[in-house]
Amino acid sequence: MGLLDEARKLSVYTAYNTNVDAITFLNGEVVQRLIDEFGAEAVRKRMDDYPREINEPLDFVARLVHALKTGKPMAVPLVNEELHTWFDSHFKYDVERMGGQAGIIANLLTNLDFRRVMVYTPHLARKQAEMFVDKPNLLYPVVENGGLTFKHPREAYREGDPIKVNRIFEFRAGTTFKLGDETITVPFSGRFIVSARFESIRIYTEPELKPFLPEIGLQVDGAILSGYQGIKLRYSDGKDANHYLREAKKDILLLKREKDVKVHLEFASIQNRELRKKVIYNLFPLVDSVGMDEAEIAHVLNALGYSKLSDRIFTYNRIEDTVLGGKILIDEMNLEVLQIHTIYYIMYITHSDNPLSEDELRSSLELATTLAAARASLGEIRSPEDFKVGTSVPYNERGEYVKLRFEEAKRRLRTREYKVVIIPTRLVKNPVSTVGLGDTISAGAFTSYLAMLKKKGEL
Ligand SMILES: Nc1ncnc2c1ncn2[C@@H]1O[C@H](COP(=O)(O)OP(=O)(O)O)[C@@H](O)[C@H]1O
Ligand SMILES: O=P(O)(O)OC[C@H]1O[C@](O)(CO)[C@@H](O)[C@@H]1O
Ligand SMILES: [Mg+2]
Repeated sequence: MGLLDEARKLSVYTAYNTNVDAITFLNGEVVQRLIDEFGAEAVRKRMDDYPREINEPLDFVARLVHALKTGKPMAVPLVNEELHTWFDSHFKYDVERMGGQAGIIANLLTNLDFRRVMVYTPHLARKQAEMFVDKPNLLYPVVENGGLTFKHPREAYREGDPIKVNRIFEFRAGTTFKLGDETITVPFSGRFIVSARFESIRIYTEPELKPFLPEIGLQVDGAILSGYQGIKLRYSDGKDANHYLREAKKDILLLKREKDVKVHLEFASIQNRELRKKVIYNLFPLVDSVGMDEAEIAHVLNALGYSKLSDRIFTYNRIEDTVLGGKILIDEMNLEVLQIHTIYYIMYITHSDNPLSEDELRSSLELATTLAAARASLGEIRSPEDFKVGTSVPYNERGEYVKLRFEEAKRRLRTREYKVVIIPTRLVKNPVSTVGLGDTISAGAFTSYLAMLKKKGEL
């Protein structure tokens, strides 16, 4: 508990994306009905087309079946607003919850009693504001009488702001259904996200707040930024991805202007390769830390041109390939630390001159997986005491295998210029839900990483 106590003394800024997660728990019958509605042949053909955004229901069914078949966590943009009625007519939502990396991480750190958690999101409708936990250490920056002040998000909402609803389809290992004469069994539990990508939702810091980012940077120990995957290549008002990425770069430089505050970028899947490349090349070189899951690192490497390595990681998820890919990423993007989370293990890669020892890095990962296991067990972390629930979740059954494969990989790969640390995950057999577990891992990892840097006078 010591390290979590250290981390909780920190103040953190997190931005940009929040949304309402409308969660449906899938079972075989529901999936079968979807396939039968369109016919297996049509579904299979659309799967081969591999639509990168959802324009019509068949795009959704095809990408969902593909995700279920691989058991990989996926997110696909929904670009046709009319489909809300189709989704509402086909699914009932078991639960509506805070969504978006910034929203999930803000609530998590607030519930862990971090000293101060500042959350900024450009759209703050009343319904969204009320999904933030009602605690005094959660602050939303507002500009009043030309000065920066803070309010609880529930006091700062704006009537008329758009509400963004993402549909989350939780799936569980073992679910079976038939695609024509093929019987499919879902290999791993996870989630499929239908991400609303509508004109009205933008990722930016509102102009009146922007000049105060250096002041915010001075007041926090670290910043966790995410949501860039929600930027569209172009908008009907003439703005485009380059406009928003130029502004996003300015935000990071403004946060760092008065103090080199550490910035973590939580990555999420970006289907469009052009946008994925823009986000990587524009933002990764400006941040200190990046977090992503095993599907996302494969897509990132693909965007960087390492298609064979990317395919190997996506297909086999072998540790030495992930380590190799991580080394490339940390080198080419000049990151201080890269954290990869996968179903069976989580990993840090840093340069060998990182101030933290491998043991310290390992303790940060241990805190991260324990936090995720607590959230997977409870559905939500409501207090620091909930952390203990995670400590009673056993490591996954491949834990020893993971360690063995890691030792082999270290011998095979030149890792002298790096610190590479891997630990098996504490995996909850029947998680309440899996959406947001990667956000939880990254928030736990990054804040405990900062706490140890601070203790060493390196922050
Ligand atoms: N049942 C589970 N119990 C504990 N940890 C889990 C479980 N399922 C997934 N995880 C962890 O959560 C991570 C999911 O990360 P990610 O796909 O980024 O989720 P999200 O983006 O929704 O937060 C996995 O890589 C794994 O480390
Ligand atoms: O990419 P978007 O639309 O911001 O959505 C982010 C999605 O990722 C999550 O934050 C999980 O990481 C979900 O809660 C949310 O639906
Ligand atoms: Mg994630």
